[in-house]
Amino acid sequence: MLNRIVKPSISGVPKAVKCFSTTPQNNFKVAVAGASGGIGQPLSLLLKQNPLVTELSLYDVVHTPGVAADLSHIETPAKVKGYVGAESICDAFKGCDVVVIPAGVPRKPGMTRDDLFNTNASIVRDIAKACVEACPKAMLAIISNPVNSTVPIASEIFKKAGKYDPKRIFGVTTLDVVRANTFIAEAKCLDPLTVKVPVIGGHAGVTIMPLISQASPKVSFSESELKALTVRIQDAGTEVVKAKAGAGSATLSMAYAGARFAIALLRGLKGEANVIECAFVKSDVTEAPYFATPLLLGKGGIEKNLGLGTLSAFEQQLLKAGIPELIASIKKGEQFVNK
Ligand SMILES: NC(=O)c1ccc[n+]([C@@H]2O[C@H](COP(=O)([O-])OP(=O)(O)OC[C@H]3O[C@@H](n4cnc5c(N)ncnc54)[C@H](O)[C@@H]3O)[C@@H](O)[C@H]2O)c1
Ligand SMILES: O=C(O)C[C@H](O)C(=O)O
Repeated sequence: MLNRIVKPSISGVPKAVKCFSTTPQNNFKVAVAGASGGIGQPLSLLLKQNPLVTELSLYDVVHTPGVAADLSHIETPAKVKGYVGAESICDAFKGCDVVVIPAGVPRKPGMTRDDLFNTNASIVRDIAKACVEACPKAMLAIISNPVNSTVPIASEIFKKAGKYDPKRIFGVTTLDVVRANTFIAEAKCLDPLTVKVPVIGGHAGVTIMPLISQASPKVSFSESELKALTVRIQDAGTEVVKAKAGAGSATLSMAYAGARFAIALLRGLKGEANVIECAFVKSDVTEAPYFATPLLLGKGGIEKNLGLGTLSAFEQQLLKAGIPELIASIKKGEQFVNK
């Protein structure tokens, strides 16, 4: 397939300066919705650097022409285009393989993620409606909080339109995994790149359930250390919110985690074997109708839900403690669309 590097249209400068071939399997269009924000900008930068991305569509209600012009000067193949305002949303999403959604407001100190519901629920609903129209087969990677409710919201929008495929809608919980890997590596003096810890459940407080008993390499902690580590992973978002003192929540680590997850989706789409990431998805592994577990990703999105594995007694308690809040947040999202 032909691809073009397009330079900004400055008068007298030829537009297409080089043509080259890419295979269809390495030729993906990705959109970022909320691309001008604290997460959106560094996330877009990371995606621009990935060779699997050949078109990068930046959508926001402000500033995307500037962000797109800036990124378009980077010497990588992805063609970058900015779309600003609701009237351009379908053009932005048309033909997308993956839509990553960090649109919406972040927390300030003292707020819970659920306190963002009133603002972010309608933002995610409207973006999901545009996806139904413009790219119903795209993989959706939802970052906007509260993830435990925004994923059910997007899913209900797809159901209403008769376009729902539960294998293609994901709540991004990768940052919980990234944090668990980092904190455990720090505690055990390990290379963080070698540590892998599944984190299951949801993405808020007690619904975040790290499975340290399943860490690779195997690690052991006393009961009190295990408790302290688990609480730190559960409260890590709040740790950043407090440190930023009113200037928002995690953006750079989230951009890293969001790019890692979006690229995992592309690697799956491309047919790469053994691509595994945790994410919050429609699920029947517990009584909660959505639940994060490790997933095998493939050409159709979720190829296989890898489930809970064997939980320690401590982790069974975490599961018991987190499920009621998770079910309530899911219900709240579903009712928002179906009221
Ligand atoms: N899932 C996670 O692990 C995780 C981690 C960090 C942050 N978050 C969440 O991500 C969201 C974004 O955080 P941020 O720090 O980037 O916030 P931000 O305020 O810096 O950026 C949000 C962007 O969304 C845009 N936006 C607002 N309404 C929009 C709409 N209707 N359509 C498109 N874009 C719209 C804004 O213009 C802004 O550019 C928050 O809800 C935050 O809680 C989730
Ligand atoms: O904590 C937040 O509000 C943002 C995000 O969910 C996080 O975990 O960093």
